Amino acid sequence: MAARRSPFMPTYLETILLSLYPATLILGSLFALLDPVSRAAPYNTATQSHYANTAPSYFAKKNNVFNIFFVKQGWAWVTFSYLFFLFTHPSTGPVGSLSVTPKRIRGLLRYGIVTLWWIFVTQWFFGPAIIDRGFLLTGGQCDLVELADQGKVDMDNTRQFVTGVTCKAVGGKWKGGHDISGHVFLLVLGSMFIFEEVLHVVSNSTRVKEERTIFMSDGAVKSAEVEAERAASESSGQWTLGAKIVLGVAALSLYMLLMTAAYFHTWFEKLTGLVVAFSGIFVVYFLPRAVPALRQVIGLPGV
Ligand SMILES: CCCCCCCCCCCCCCCC(=O)SCCNC(=O)CCNC(=O)[C@H](O)C(C)(C)COP(=O)(O)OP(=O)(O)OC[C@H]1O[C@@H](n2cnc3c(N)ncnc32)[C@H](O)[C@@H]1OP(=O)(O)O
Repeated sequence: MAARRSPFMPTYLETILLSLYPATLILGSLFALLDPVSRAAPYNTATQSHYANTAPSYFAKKNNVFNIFFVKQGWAWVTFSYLFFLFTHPSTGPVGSLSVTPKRIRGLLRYGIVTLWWIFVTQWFFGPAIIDRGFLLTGGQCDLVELADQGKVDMDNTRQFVTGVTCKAVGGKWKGGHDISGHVFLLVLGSMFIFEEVLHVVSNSTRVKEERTIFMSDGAVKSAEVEAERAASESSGQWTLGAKIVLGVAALSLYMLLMTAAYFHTWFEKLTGLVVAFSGIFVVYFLPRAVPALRQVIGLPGV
């Protein structure tokens, strides 16, 4: 009998998904390099974006509606669509009832950890968020020179603006350091979280049989199915409205990732956004396959 795959290794569908992200970033970045319209449009290297009045596409403008109502509120979209999926899918509990089953609790815990990672990286991390701390640690700061020249602000106050948001709010320029792409981070984390949660619906409703492997407490490697309840795996493949909506949110995230890759940020900013997002996904969806104690608390989707 062939040896089982290591629990740390992605399944077939996961491999496709994981490669989709770097492929999207490369495709978008190559488009920016090769598209004559984008090349001809002036680019502001300080803000890593095109100027609104000469932007090469609607999606190259910061105020496009998809950016303002979707990405800038991205976690709210992920939250509501996931909760709707979790509380209406038959594999997690009775349909049409908001009863809190062990599977729903474990789904909420996985969502909670991924959300905590989003909060730490983009909103707050015992003070400034990780993105802002990284920016300051790599030599960045809030540049208030122009405002100081106009006598509107005292340059000695520079250090008090320790987040990109507060700096931009007073009219300063957030420059000099490495700015992990918040858009890439959010779009990858949110959509990969959704795909990991819904993958069992896809694999149980099609012929693509996915085998996630896990380490048992005695060290043996087995299929995750050994811990699944039979009734649950049968209902797992149902395409509910919640499953379609949540996948729609993930699909739009992928499209916005492509637009972000084409019109914003440096290669390195995109790469760090991707790596930081993947690290959160690894802890919630891959580590539990190898650590039975963690698996007992947060579970595996669909099991
Ligand atoms: C066991 C454990 C239990 C744990 C238990 C605890 C659990 C704890 C649960 C609590 C429960 C909470 C529940 C949450 C409930 C909600 O869901 S509230 C959520 C509502 N809020 C959100 O969703 C906010 C989401 N947004 C964000 O996080 C940030 O805005 C983002 C998306 C990361 C982006 O940040 P950003 O500053 O725009 O950064 P970046 O990508 O670097 O972009 C730089 C510039 O390029 C522009 N740009 C980049 N790409 C693009 C593009 N594609 N198009 C246009 N412009 C672009 C940006 O607009 C930006 O321009 P400026 O605005 O600075 O001028």
